[in-house]
Amino acid sequence: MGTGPRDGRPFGPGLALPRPPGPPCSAPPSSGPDRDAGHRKRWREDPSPETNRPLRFPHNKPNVRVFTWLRRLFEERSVPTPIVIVSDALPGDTVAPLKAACDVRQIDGRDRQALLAALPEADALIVRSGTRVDAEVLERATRLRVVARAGVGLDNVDTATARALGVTVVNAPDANSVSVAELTVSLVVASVRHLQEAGRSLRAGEWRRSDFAGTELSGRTAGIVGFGRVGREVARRLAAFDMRILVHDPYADTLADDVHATGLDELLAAADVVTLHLPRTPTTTGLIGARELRLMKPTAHLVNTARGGIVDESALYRALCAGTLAGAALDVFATEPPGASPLLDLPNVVAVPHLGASTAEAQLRAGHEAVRKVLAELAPLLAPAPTTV
Ligand SMILES: NC(=O)c1ccc[n+]([C@@H]2O[C@H](COP(=O)([O-])OP(=O)(O)OC[C@H]3O[C@@H](n4cnc5c(N)ncnc54)[C@H](O)[C@@H]3O)[C@@H](O)[C@H]2O)c1
Ligand SMILES: O=C(O)CC[C@@H](O)C(=O)O
Repeated sequence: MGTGPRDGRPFGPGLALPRPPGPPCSAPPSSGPDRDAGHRKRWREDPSPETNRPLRFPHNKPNVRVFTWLRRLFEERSVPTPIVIVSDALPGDTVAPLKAACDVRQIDGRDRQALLAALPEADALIVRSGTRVDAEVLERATRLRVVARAGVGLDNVDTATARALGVTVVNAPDANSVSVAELTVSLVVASVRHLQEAGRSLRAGEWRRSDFAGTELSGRTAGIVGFGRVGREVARRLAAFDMRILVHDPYADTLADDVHATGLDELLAAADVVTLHLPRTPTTTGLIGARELRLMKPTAHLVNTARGGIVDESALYRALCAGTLAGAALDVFATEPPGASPLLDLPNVVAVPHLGASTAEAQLRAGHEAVRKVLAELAPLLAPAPTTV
């Protein structure tokens, strides 16, 4: 009989189960009678298909019929059903396969007490950006096998503590790149054409056309900081506006055609639009501070759809007020929600509430990927253990 990873509770007896109905579920080899052995040694944020395919689903979607069958079977035989906490909103369609296999408990992860109360029983936790998965949360969750981030950024997950505790962390790295890139381009246009302030003014009964004259993008220079999945999508779209593309990414091994690599300072000095697409880490926090903003042209615009905290918001406010920077467009903030941030009062700031990934397509992709990876991680609890002779 296996025991729970840290609380010593049993997960249930090893069972020899008949094959499930239908073809699509291929379970991984069982770890033997102790079904937990070694599970906490595994670590991967973005597992390759070669190393992460304990379960296969048609079209990457978990198969509801197979998991419903497994769940019924385990209930009949008194095997505890794995408990999955979903602490940020996911599209209903994406959670359905999980409900078929597991006991899914939906809570509001921003409610700290509810989160801490739910965790001791959890085998898996699925979050978006609203839930802070810090050391306290991870230590409370003594049965936890996997944290799944239905999105890209892992800055709300204490990955070091998770690794130390043997909790697997997975994310959905490709799910929302296009959506974020499309929002980024929208924000670039909104900033150089003053769309948000012009709309506000119109709704207030004004008709100030000459106040909102903008600039064309064609022939100007875009500076992309961080040339990963989103940065590359943004580059293609801004190139379609006939912009020259400069890129700064010290770790990118390949660049695209018509993209010019440069140092950060050179990029800041040359670009008419600077757009950020790098993760927030201890190294990148405050990367764009007063010095960097001073390097930018007074006619330039700064767009941040990456993470708040990469830009020093006080320095940005001062630059925008002083007119040493023409405009900024922000999807992300150092603290979310940003409350009464003075940046929100400035007419040359376009601001939206972290909408980069908020499209139907991105949410479905991220939800399906998170659920698929959670089911794969929970496979030892769902799959049959071998009979011992
Ligand atoms: N607004 C949203 O809703 C939203 C959605 C998805 C992602 N994001 C954010 O966007 C970021 C980028 O996403 P992605 O999918 O392109 O990630 P990615 O990992 O594919 O690309 C990030 C790139 O940043 C580069 N980088 C790291 N440190 C750097 C530095 N100091 N200077 C320049 N480049 C640096 C990396 O080399 C990498 O190429 C994520 O980390 C996340 O925080 C936001
Ligand atoms: O959960 C969200 O909608 C935001 C996701 C986004 O910031 C990400 O990093 O994927």
